[in-house]
Amino acid sequence: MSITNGGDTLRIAIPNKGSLSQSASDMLREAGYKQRTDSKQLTLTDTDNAVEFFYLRPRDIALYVGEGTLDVGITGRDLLLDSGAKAEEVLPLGFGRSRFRFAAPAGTVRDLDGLAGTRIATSYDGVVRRYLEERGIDATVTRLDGAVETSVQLGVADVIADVVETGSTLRQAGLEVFGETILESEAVLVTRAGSAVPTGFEVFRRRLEGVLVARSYVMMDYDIPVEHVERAVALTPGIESPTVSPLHREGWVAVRSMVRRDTAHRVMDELYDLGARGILSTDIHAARL
Ligand SMILES: Nc1ncnc2c1ncn2[C@@H]1O[C@H](COP(=O)(O)OP(=O)(O)OP(=O)(O)O)[C@@H](O)[C@H]1O
Ligand SMILES: O=P(O)(O)OC[C@H]1O[C@H](OP(=O)(O)OP(=O)(O)O)[C@H](O)[C@@H]1O
Ligand SMILES: [Mg+2]
Repeated sequence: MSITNGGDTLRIAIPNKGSLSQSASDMLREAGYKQRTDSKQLTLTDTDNAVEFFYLRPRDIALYVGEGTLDVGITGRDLLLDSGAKAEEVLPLGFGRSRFRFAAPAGTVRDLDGLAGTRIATSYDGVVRRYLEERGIDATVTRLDGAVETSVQLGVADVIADVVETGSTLRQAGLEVFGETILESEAVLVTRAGSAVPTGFEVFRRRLEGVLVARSYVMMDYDIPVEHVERAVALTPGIESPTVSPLHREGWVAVRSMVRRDTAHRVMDELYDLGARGILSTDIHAARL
């Protein structure tokens, strides 16, 4: 890939509004980057970190990155796939999770076989057309910008294909999902497909990975009689290997290890049962693995 910005500044596209915008900014702030304070601001240069942020519609982000105009972007996996842009997912970011599903009024269309000949409304026509094509289903796809659920009630479509998070919008519209989940989406980091790594990208990626680790792990410390240490470290193997340090108290050691946050309380209970004491779990603020 040619360096399009002619310098060493990494040019990053991030959502300016919508479901992903706030979480993307929060994550970048946690990774040590400057973020805008005014939601109308279009760009922001963080000179200390040699990056420049462009606040764009999430739907357009894969296109800018695919064209090489911008080096890297944060968008939804569903939007990336829908765009058909030459951009590729390099890191899932763990927020903005949703499922993309077909739905219809209760008791009308119940499965994929029932889709043939229907009118399907969606904002993701690229994803839907490909899905139908791969399965040889012949249906009419209409692209709408939003509020897709209402199109059925208004007689514009028989079926919708849309983002489902809690399912409350579907319920309100009297629609029920059917068929398998078309795709599972979340916010993802994208770069231009098949291109050389842009200057500064590895640092940027490592910082975001650091945030993911800090969010999903805690640091656990405990003291344990030396005869139980093998069983204890089997419970807390950490990412590399736990640190085991001598204690002044004869026959005891101190152990420090990273533990997945969602298992931390269960692990603490099990460590206690093994004879560990002084078991502490603390948040990790930043990490580079
Ligand atoms: N509840 C949700 N509604 C819509 N999109 C969601 C939701 N949860 C996660 N997402 C993800 O957000 C992205 C959609 O971005 P978009 O900017 O269209 O959000 P939006 O909330 O629909 O905003 P807007 O409707 O104002 O354009 C997709 O990747 C989608 O999977
Ligand atoms: O399952 P739920 O939690 O109800 O969320 C899903 C709904 O949220 C989004 O709509 P949005 O508010 O973005 O409006 P839009 O359709 O105009 O984009 C999406 O398009 C669904 O309609
Ligand atoms: Mg929307």
